Amino acid sequence: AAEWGYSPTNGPDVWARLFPQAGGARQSPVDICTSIASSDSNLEMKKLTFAYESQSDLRILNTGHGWKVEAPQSGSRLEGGPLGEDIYQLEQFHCHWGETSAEGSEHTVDGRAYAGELHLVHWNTTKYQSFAEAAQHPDGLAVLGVFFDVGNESNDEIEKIVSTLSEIKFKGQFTDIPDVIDPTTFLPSGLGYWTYLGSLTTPPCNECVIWIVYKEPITVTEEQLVQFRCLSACSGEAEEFIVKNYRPPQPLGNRALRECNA
Ligand SMILES: CN[C@@H]1CN(c2cccc(OC)c2)S(=O)(=O)c2sc(S(N)(=O)=O)cc21
Ligand SMILES: [Zn+2]
Repeated sequence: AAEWGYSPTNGPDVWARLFPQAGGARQSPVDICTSIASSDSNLEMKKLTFAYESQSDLRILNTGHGWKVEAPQSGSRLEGGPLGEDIYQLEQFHCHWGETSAEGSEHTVDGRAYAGELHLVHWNTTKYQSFAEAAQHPDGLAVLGVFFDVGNESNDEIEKIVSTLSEIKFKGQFTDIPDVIDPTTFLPSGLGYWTYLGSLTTPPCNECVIWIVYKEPITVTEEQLVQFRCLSACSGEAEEFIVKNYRPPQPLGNRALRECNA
């Protein structure tokens, strides 16, 4: 099948031709309209809790659509909040960015885009036997979204990612991150979030994701984002830089958008 991407000929506007789910009624991302977010009291009751391990030698790869760190963590647990009684386990994390820092996030807040967005992808190990199986069910995945704001302090954890990007310049290349990575350090200090039922934001756009988007952004530097944009979407010498890899907001429709101010 023709390779999907983010250009006018293979981007979000034409994904539904190749991937029918992309035209569904519970697609992601969405614009988070803060005035309609209902602060759902029982979300406060069932506090969202997470426990991650620190891991070294995690594999990072250039997928052609960005970088992705494979972090299958059988010891990790994400539970509570909107996740009912099920336990979700970290599988991978990656991020989305734009050509300039004026754009780049997938979710927007009252129409405002951030400079990028980190996604920590988890799957429901209570109900399903594998990630691939979980991705076929409406409650199969839980993705934590964290916005990037551009500031003067570089983010040390992101720097561990940036320092490997020169080794995975081309699509298909991968390397191991020598540093110890603790996914907890990617999370903001304020743990308030919005949550709604949505989808993968890339093809095949499966409608299998419980989204949890943190309200507070983390800070990265312009230089760190510049390094992301130096990744190549091609495997060969041709240089087509991955300068943008975000899907624009999709209709929320009649979905509930709930918030929890932790
Ligand atoms: C290409 N899609 C990414 C990789 N994955 C993938 C790859 C192959 C098949 C597949 O079918 C389910 C999923 S994934 O499920 O880890 C995710 S999650 C996600 S996001 N932006 O919504 O957080 C993007 C991708
Ligand atoms: Zn993503």
